Amino acid sequence: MSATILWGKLYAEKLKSEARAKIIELSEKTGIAPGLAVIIVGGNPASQVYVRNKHKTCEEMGINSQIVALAENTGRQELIDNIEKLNNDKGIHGILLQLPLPKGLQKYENEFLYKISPVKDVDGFHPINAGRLSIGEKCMVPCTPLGCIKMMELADIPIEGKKAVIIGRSNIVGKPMANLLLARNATVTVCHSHTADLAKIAAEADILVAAVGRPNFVTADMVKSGAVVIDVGINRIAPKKITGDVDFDNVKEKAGFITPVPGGVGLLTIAMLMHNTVEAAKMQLLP
Ligand SMILES: Nc1nc(=O)c2c([nH]1)NC[C@@H]1CN(c3ccc(C(=O)N[C@@H](CCC(=O)O)C(=O)O)cc3)C=[N+]21
Ligand SMILES: [Mg+2]
Repeated sequence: MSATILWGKLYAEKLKSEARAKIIELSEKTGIAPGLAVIIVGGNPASQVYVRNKHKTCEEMGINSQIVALAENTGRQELIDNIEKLNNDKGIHGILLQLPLPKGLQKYENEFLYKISPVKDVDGFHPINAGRLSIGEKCMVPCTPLGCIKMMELADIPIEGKKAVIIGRSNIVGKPMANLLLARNATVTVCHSHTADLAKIAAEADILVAAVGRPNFVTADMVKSGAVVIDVGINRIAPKKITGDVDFDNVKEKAGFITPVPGGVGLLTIAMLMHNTVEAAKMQLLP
């Protein structure tokens, strides 16, 4: 039997309309709209598309969007100054530093990310937010893993007691995903490049999350019949064509649920950025 395809658009629309309702409520209470600043350094074409999409979505939502476009050769201190200016800007409630940074700045990436005020950290990358997530405290949660969880919840996919296997241990996806699944009482295994018998472990998963960054990494033999397969991969195979980490055509014949790429969890990522921006604004504006 063929898997149910979890189309992101449907879920993203629902989550954006929830955020929109909160924006209306906030503006009735305070007269203020949430503000999101996205900093983009240099001319990475994929980043430019993402930033434009975020800006468009903000406009649809009634979020004030400010794009701070800095030159490829921006210096370390200049970027820090820009972050600090936004930290102190009362009209800005969320700050996102678009990654990847240009080569010359990459070695300072964590320094920049940690300069963003934790209350404005809509990516959830600040150690305060990562730490709070790991101990189950209220915090800003990274948008991609949060979107995956919201999608499963909206699709009525049970998590409690399930075996979840995550392939990938990044701070952006793998680790926060593990914490979110653990908090929902899944039994979580995190696999990575040093994992022995990865295919065997993956094949035991009720919920399999692929966040590897390699096209067709997850093949049908690595998937249990009826499993939920969440594909977080974004692999650019042509200037305007992306594909995930899962061999979709074959895996969809075996899985119970599967997310496509494009059209899957990527759309939820943007919806969750809107959600986090609204939550950040509420934290900063409401007593
Ligand atoms: N500080 C930071 N935070 C991020 O959250 C962040 C980032 N940097 N750098 C790049 C990645 C990537 N990312 C995506 C957002 C939306 C889609 C998305 O909307 N995807 C659609 C369309 C994709 C397409 O066709 O190109 C889809 O999957 O259907 C994908 C990927 C956020 N990122
Ligand atoms: Mg394929």
